[in-house]
Amino acid sequence: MSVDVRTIAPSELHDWLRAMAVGFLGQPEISDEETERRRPAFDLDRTQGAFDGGRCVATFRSFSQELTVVGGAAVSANAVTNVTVSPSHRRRGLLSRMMASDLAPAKERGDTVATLIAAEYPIYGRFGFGPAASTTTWRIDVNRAGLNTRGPVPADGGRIDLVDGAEVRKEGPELYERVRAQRAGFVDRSERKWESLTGLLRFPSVPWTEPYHVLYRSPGGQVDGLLTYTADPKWEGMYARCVAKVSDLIAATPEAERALWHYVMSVDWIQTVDTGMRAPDDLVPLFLPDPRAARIAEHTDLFWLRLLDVPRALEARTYAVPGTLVLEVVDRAGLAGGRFRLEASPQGASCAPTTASADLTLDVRELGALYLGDESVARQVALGLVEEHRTGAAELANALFGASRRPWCPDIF
Ligand SMILES: CC(=O)SCCNC(=O)CCNC(=O)[C@H](O)C(C)(C)COP(=O)(O)OP(=O)(O)OC[C@H]1O[C@@H](n2cnc3c(N)ncnc32)[C@H](O)[C@@H]1OP(=O)(O)O
Repeated sequence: MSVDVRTIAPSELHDWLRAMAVGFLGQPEISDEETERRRPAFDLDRTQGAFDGGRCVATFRSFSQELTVVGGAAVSANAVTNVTVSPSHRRRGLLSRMMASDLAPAKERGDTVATLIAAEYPIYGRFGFGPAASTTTWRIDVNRAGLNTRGPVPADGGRIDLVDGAEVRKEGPELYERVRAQRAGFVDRSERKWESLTGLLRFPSVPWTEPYHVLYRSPGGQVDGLLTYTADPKWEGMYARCVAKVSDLIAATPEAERALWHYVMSVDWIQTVDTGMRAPDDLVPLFLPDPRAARIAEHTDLFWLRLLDVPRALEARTYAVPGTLVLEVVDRAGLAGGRFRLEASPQGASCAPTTASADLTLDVRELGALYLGDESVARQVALGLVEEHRTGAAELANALFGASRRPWCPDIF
């Protein structure tokens, strides 16, 4: 019997959620209450399932997202999520079918890029996605850091307040909007996201630990930073070995960032701070008198991006230097390929199809990896992933696509 891939009806959401739980090795018993709590997040026109004899065996959905690009503008993204194929039906092309059925309408809608958080590296390159922003987690030995924990925190005249979830939902969104315009890779946060970060929106199948929330206010009284962490109260006899795990730290200024890191490292009994997944160029190690106290626990690709509209994407971002490049973009899915002339400058860029000879040839996947400034064209050329037709073109592309700070997506979606 053939497997039917299609969008789901409202009555099929419960079975679809069960199938997703199976694919993610989760708890497959989903209550009706959970189904109804999850329902508002779903656009059923963009929610696909694969059905074999009436049983849902694969899941896939997308939603509209805004992605900040280099220079601070936001582009429309087709965010892909909840991708699973039941173990009984893997490697039969179900993901490939669902991906094709999702990306074609996204292109038609006019989305500039598609985005996702990749569970595993080898899955998405074949669909034209490239690893566009990575993440680093540090474990900080607080005793070694050399901070003066007896001084006032923060030291700059600002103030720190422990607050509840309601206050985070009130103050967090405006702060986040300011922060997301500052860094390529940030995506918009919905009201539901804030509700779920603060525990107002919970699901029976997902365990919840109430975290501590902290706001930093500048000396002028502006909320410039938010920290969320949990504490693991470990003791060895009478020796505290407690660990603070940061799940969110966003800051609009370096002063707020420094104050919040210093705060969490000054909490009595906390011996270790697990930073959670941060930008790879995060300032946190350098806020410490001894940066070696912050050891990298993990560094990994996380946020993947696929261009759907090359001219619109390349015109949306800024470039550090002026320059002109002709790019031959290969896209075997037939969505975004072609030859394009990019005329870039710090003031803005234009990009349009051209018949001029190409300076560089690259797959749309490699352009996805370059787009937010986290990959080097020189590396791609060395790996044989980019072909250089004019001497100096790769160097120019490096200078053009590079960014002053590395991109970072703080959210899992
Ligand atoms: C955005 C997110 O939601 S990320 C979460 C992704 N989901 C998971 O990791 C959950 C567990 N895994 C799964 O559910 C499935 O294995 C999936 C969704 C990753 C893949 O689904 P499938 O239907 O098996 O993929 P499909 O058959 O279309 O594979 C297409 C190609 O990708 C390859 N491929 C797919 N998944 C993987 C993988 N995890 N590792 C290596 N290769 C893979 C296949 O071998 C196949 O290659 P081929 O064309 O050369 O034969």
